[in-house]
Amino acid sequence: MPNATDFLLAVEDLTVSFDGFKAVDNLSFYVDENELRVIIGPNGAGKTTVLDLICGRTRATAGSIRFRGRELTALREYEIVRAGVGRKFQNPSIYEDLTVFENLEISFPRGRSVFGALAFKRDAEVIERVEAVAESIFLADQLNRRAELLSHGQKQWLEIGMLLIQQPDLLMLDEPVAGMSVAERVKTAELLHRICADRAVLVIEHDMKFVEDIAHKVTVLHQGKRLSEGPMHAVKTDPKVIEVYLGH
Ligand SMILES: Nc1ncnc2c1ncn2[C@@H]1O[C@H](COP(=O)(O)OP(=O)(O)OP(=O)(O)O)[C@@H](O)[C@H]1O
Repeated sequence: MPNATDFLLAVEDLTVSFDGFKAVDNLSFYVDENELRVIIGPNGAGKTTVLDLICGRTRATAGSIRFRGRELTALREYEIVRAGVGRKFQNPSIYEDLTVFENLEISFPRGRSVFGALAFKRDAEVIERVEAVAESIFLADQLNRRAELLSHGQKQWLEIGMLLIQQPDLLMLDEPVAGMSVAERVKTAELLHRICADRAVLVIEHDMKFVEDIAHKVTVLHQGKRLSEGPMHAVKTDPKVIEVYLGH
């Protein structure tokens, strides 16, 4: 077995059972720093459950999830966020009646108490970060627009921005391009390439063209187990993968 501390994320022998049904079954995989990993597989393979386990929404029955060497399975969801793991769900959870700026601003990590000149300095820091993130998510010219007026794709980008502003070391995205136009998909691929310069990204995706565009490596799940893993060109010619997934 590889040495877990050599990786940003080491998932080992992970199992979760729901009333005896193993949705994730003795699964191991390892993600490097700055890697863009895509998890693919048929409906019900356990992909979303893997992300739920990593972010602490679902508790593992057995196995370990180490992030920078730290065990996550015992932590609560907010502790996992603070440890540097950000997660975007399939449906955007933005504040529709706030502007793009305000949505990004309220996502800025709080915590330190600030007074007087320090508060002023902090405001400048927040504005600078909001503007930088807005630029990267293609919304620099939409900062004062109410979020409800954005297109579906722009809402997805805004939610990615709300995670980026917290500067996670691992960003997890569940079907980020579902419902997007072709042009929006191209821009999202560009965005993901850019953001993995500073962090690792773990994506669940069904759109194989998009997977080819973004993945450094692909992990194929089937019945909660790892069926295949490697670069997309190798995975897509793997007879086991064609049989259970790509051939359908
Ligand atoms: N909380 C739960 N209780 C019981 N069963 C669950 C629970 N969460 C997931 N499952 C089951 O675990 C299996 C894996 O589900 P999961 O959503 O992880 O699959 P998936 O690969 O993400 O599928 P899809 O591509 O359709 O989103 C499914 O059979 C699902 O019904």
